[in-house]
Amino acid sequence: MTESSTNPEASLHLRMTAVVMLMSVLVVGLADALYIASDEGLLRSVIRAGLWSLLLRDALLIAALSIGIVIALDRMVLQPLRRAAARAAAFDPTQPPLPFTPEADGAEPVAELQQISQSLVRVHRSLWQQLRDEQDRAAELEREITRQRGVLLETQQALDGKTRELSGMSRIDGLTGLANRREFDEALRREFKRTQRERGLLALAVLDLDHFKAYNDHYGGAAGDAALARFSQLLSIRFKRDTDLVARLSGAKFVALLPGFDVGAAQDLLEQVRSDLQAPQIPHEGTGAGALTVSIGLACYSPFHPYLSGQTLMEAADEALYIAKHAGRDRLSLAASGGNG
Ligand SMILES: Nc1nc2c(ncn2[C@@H]2O[C@H](COP(=O)(O)OP(=O)(O)OP(=O)(O)O)[C@@H](O)[C@H]2O)c(=O)[nH]1
Repeated sequence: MTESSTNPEASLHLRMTAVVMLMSVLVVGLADALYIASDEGLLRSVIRAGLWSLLLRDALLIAALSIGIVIALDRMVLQPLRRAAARAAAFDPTQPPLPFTPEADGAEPVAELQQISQSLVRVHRSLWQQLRDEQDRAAELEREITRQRGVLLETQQALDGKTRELSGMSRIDGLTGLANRREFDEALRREFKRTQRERGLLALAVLDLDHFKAYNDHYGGAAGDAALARFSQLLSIRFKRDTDLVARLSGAKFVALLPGFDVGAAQDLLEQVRSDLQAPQIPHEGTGAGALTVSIGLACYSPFHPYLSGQTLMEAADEALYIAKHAGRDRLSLAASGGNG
């Protein structure tokens, strides 16, 4: 690889000089030929003086002409072109633009190149301004997002608080309108303590509709819902004292908490509920009775048959219900005795 091929600037100069020299040779040669041919006397004197002196003079003329043209072209075109190219190469819209400055060496650039350089500076300035505007907008958006995130977080926390509050407040069973398990658990604790303290009576009955799955399967879920609501009404009609509490525990399982009831009174009332169903209040073709029936487990607290806690009273009623179910359903079963014997 030659030096000129590795140095593009030198190669350009070399080629430019060659072209200029070739053109000069052509121009000077043509001018000489025309000049000599126009005058026969001149032609003779040239032949006399010898061709060599003419060629020497032409060579000197060509060399001087070529050097002059190359220097002029380099200063007027090549150098400004190189500076414009360097500016274009260094063009970076993410960096602030530098003001347009004429060349420090006082060289007079070609007007078109000067215009290109000025246009480049203008484009740079405009792009730089757009970039600054976009950056400002992005920063503003980021601040807005941070603010909105804060608002969202606060809303979420408020919502969580409300949800907790609401679930704490929810004490009603949505389907039947009766008290739910949470309300019943609190009432049982409260009433049991009061009964213990006052050495009073407290009856607790657990009621479970029989074969309710079959009822659902036969009549459908909506009819099942309606049956649960109807049974709830029957319970509310029978247990209507201020102190009575009827709740839905789950599925088809209900509970009645009856302060002041002894075994006999509770039993009578619960048997009425059972016969209400047999009326039939809620027909059920799938059973022998032709209606929905209920099994009941009853446990009663009294000073003579005390239980240790509301929970043990509940367990006793549950156990009695289990016995009623296994004894054939549609019946009431009484818990054997108090929890502490
Ligand atoms: N329609 C309706 N069905 C419910 C609801 N909640 C629970 N169930 C259904 O009630 C049925 C309760 O069945 P279980 O008490 O387990 O059994 P069962 O068929 O009643 O039989 P036994 O209790 O042994 O007599 C299940 O099939 C539940 O899917 C409800 O809100 N609506």
